[in-house]
Amino acid sequence: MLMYDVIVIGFGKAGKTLAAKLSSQGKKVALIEKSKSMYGGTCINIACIPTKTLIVAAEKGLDFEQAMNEKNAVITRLNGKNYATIAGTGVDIIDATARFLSNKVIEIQAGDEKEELTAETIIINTGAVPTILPIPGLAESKFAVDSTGIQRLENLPKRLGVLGGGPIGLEFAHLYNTLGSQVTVLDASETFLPRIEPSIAALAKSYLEEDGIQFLQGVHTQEIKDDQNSLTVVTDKGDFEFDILLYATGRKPNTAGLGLENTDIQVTDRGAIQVNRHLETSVPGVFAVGDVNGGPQFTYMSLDDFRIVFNYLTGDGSYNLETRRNYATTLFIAPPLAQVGLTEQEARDKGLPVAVKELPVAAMPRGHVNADLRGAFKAVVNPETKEILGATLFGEAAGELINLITMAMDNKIPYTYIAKQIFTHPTMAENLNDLFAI
Ligand SMILES: Cc1cc2nc3c(=O)[nH]c(=O)nc-3n(C[C@H](O)[C@H](O)[C@H](O)COP(=O)(O)OP(=O)(O)OC[C@H]3O[C@@H](n4cnc5c(N)ncnc54)[C@H](O)[C@@H]3O)c2cc1C
Ligand SMILES: NC(=O)c1ccc[n+]([C@@H]2O[C@H](COP(=O)([O-])OP(=O)(O)OC[C@H]3O[C@@H](n4cnc5c(N)ncnc54)[C@H](O)[C@@H]3O)[C@@H](O)[C@H]2O)c1
Repeated sequence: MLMYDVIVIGFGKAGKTLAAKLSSQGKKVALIEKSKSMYGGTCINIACIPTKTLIVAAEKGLDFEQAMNEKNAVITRLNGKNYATIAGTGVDIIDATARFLSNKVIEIQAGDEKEELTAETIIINTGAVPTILPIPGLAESKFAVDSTGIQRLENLPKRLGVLGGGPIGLEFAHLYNTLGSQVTVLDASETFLPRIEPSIAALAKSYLEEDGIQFLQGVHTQEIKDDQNSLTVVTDKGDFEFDILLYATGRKPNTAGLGLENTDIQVTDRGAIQVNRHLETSVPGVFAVGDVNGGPQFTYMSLDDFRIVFNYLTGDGSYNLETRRNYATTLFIAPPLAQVGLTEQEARDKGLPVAVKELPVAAMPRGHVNADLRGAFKAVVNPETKEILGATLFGEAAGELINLITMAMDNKIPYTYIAKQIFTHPTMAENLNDLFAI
């Protein structure tokens, strides 16, 4: 049995950061990753980085093949860099699949070879996998792909169907529409982007439609039927024929094959590994970080999970899920759509005093400089305490600017300060003066 101080299962954001930090503090650390093509984790290889590289390439006017080549070059570079950086801190990177034999014993398997490892501290960072809904014909279809499959297509589909109107569905809809596919989004939700400010969600939908994407909301898919070179999606709103169908109906914590049944680690009703506020599982010394613990599925939340576990293992545990503050989201369509905190309705539902302001990008000097007048910013504030309750930014640079607002919210900077802050000109940021002049 190989003895370690710390074993990390999975090369995700939290796991690799913990591995590197603890190793550089003198701990003997093993990081087990089942696939060399996943060094650096999901984000680097099959998620955030390749998808945003593809979107930027398509928006620059590159064609399908050029965009794919650009994406492949970026992931090859970052995959290698991730391996070298983590290995350089002294972590033993083990190419194998891990599973628990008991609370603190891990079996690793590579081909026919098996070995056992043990450590007092074990970090589970195995991510999430696409949900395959039990729609007859979906799992068997030759033309239905998930978010990884659609990044590996060899040809641009003429007609792309997208099942699901969440971030994965919408970002790929925008990408493939920009590359030249005819895109149709079939979303089960009656409401487009139900968690976004309704006025801004409506604007976003109208732009995507102007760009040529077709949307059907409240669709119930009954069956997928493969034809010779295409597939038909049978729904309660009619039949749709596509060359390729992307299914993007959510991602579930990846616990299959981990051998949790051999341990006392508890799993929630929704299949996530149950954790306390320090992200420790029901087995002391075993932690679950990133998508596998059922928290918000973003790379930056996995990084924040690292901060929580690191603070618990090496500090006083004062930073934990209960002291975590605000986090924003950005949907990478054109223009990008970013949100933090509460929407107007959510703030009213909480019974808070509410004042709001909405500012169109057409009223922003930088919008004219950019020759892109699409979008609007909306702020929700408490006029009594002067706190910012939430903001939705839809426009160029929204994904950057939202982080300023998160910083203000975390530090309780009153919106009246931002209304008078000195900003550089002409920038998108300067419009926060007007936005917060409420
Ligand atoms: C298409 C797409 C686009 C996205 N875009 C964004 C975005 O723009 N911004 C953002 O913040 N988030 C985005 N996300 C979400 C983000 O990718 C995830 O939240 C994040 O990568 C989760 O990281 P993690 O730390 O949970 O682990 P992961 O990075 O998922 O790592 C888990 C690792 O564990 C390995 N593994 C699994 N089981 C085993 C085992 N038994 N033994 C050994 N190794 C194992 C896997 O191979 C994998 O490398 C996107 C997701 C997708 C799918
Ligand atoms: N820019 C980003 O930060 C980014 C980008 C991509 C993914 N992500 C992360 O990945 C997660 C997973 O993304 P996702 O889009 O797969 O999941 P999601 O859960 O966010 O959205 C799923 C969508 O599928 C729809 N749906 C459910 N069942 C359906 C059915 N039977 N037919 C048609 N539609 C159906 C839902 O209405 C919803 O619109 C996100 O929640 C996010 O955390 C983040």
